[in-house]
Amino acid sequence: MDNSIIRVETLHKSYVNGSNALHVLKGVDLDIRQGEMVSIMGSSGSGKSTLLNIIGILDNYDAGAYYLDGIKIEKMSETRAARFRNKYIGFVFQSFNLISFKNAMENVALPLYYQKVSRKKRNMIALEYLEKLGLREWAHHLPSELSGGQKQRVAIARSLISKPKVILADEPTGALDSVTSTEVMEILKEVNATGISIIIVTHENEIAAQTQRIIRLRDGIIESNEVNHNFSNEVSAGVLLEQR
Ligand SMILES: Nc1ncnc2c1ncn2[C@@H]1O[C@H](COP(=O)(O)OP(=O)(O)OP(=O)(O)O)[C@@H](O)[C@H]1O
Repeated sequence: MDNSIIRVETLHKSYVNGSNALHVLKGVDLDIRQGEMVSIMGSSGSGKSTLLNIIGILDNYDAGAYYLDGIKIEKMSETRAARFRNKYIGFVFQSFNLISFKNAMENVALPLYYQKVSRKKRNMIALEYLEKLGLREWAHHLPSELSGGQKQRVAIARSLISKPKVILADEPTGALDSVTSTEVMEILKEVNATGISIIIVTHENEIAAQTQRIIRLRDGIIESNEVNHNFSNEVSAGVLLEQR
């Protein structure tokens, strides 16, 4: 028994456009343990988002294998994929992906709507998560009334509400200034300290330097996979930790 939450074996993925096929992932092997905080780097077009989409069961692969918590993930119906995503995975995106006409509380509560939790209960739980993220007083504000950092905190609260085992973050600080980026990274480290695995796709060395392992993709294969001995997820606030 190992404690891999994500295991990817000789993964291949091509995009086919008419008679052209673009071979993007060319045999990727990756093993991420429960509780690890990992970054994936690589130049534009190296296949980072493609890999993250497959791990997030947002896309299929062509060959190889992917195991999520020991379960082989293969081509499946959208309903089944959604069930897996709901159970295991939280998503955080560069562009926040909040629904513009729903307030912060409703955005955070959304995953529970899909789990058929009553409105009253899901709003109550959403408020607890907003409280943990320091945003309780912003619960009834629309995304357009929030700063970039606040929007990303709402997105993180939304990603946490279904108690995922893994958070997939695609350039989570890409749209933020450096002070706000630091804040968001502190929160992600705090989330990681509760035992949730985090995979961050980033172009920024300073972001990758704050993760436990740095994986570099190049032309669809893993070029390097280094442990960062300076990694620490011990953060000062400890709000999320206290709640567990
Ligand atoms: N749905 C798609 N259909 C066709 N080609 C695609 C599709 N998605 C991605 N690609 C192509 O696959 C290659 C890898 O894209 P991917 O988005 O995985 O790279 P990336 O490393 O995440 O790049 P970036 O850092 O710019 O986001 C690129 O050449 C891209 O144009």
